[in-house]
Amino acid sequence: MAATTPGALKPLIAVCQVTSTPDKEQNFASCSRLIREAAQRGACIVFLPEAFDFIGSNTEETLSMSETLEGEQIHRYASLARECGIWQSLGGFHERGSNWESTRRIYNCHLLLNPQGHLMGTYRKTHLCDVELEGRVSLKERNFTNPGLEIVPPISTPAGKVGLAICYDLRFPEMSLALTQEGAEILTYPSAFTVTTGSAHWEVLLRARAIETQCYVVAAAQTGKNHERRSSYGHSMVVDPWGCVIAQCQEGLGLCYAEIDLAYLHRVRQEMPVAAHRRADLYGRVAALRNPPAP
Ligand SMILES: O=C(O)CNC(=O)[C@H](CS)NC(=O)CCC(=O)C(=O)O
Repeated sequence: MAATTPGALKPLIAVCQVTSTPDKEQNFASCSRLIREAAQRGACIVFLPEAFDFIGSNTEETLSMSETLEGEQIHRYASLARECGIWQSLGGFHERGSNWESTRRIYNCHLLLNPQGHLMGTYRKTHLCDVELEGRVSLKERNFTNPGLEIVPPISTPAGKVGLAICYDLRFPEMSLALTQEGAEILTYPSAFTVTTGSAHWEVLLRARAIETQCYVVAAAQTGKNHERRSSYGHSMVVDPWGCVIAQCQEGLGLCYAEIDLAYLHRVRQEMPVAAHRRADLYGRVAALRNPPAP
């Protein structure tokens, strides 16, 4: 097993941090520059944040700029994959699904492309972010997004088995446990966290998910001013299965890199086998909790 051979080359991953605006051309220029840089540096997979394609300044603009998976945007990323020979996690594409005509809402879709530009996985965000913190944060994702219907099984990549999630999903440990039970070694949370919630919760949540699941956690993030009324927290990072932050982006646009050491992951799991210690016989009532009635 290559992963356990001492001194074996460990796969390098790259995490992108960008400031998407309503300008799709400019966003593609920024992302493609970072992807090329990651490939040149030898990364086998590059992770882009939620809304890497654009952040609209209002609902109408967001809907009008959305595309299908067969559209121009994804074609360009598929060509880039072939040109650079790199895997891409495109974490949160504004997707017009097959029900666009009837719903006039989109999906927040996380795509995984292989170096041939083939779509190896799609996950549509299941936990939508509808949050109102008076005077500070107002997000109404449900106004323009349909919730995804399922969690998808982790996908094999040269860095390990990748479990797909998006941003606000990070707050639901049930999902990270489900993905881990399905074999995930790397959990991905491409995000566009607000500054208010990010400064309070971001790193704590990412490290908690890594410690609980004993997975690598990869979180590419939006940073800076996306438009007049929206700023993002940044702090893209990689956390190892022991909960240690092993890479983090600086302020502004950029990349950070980490080596994935699956032998280390298996050692952590072997030495502290929390998965085997789980008391599934006790959690039934909690796991089966329904949404409480509205106040
Ligand atoms: O709207 C788009 O174009 C892209 N999507 C987003 O920015 C999403 C939904 S509004 N943002 C979040 O989920 C922030 C979560 C967050 O900040 C938290 O959980 O604290």
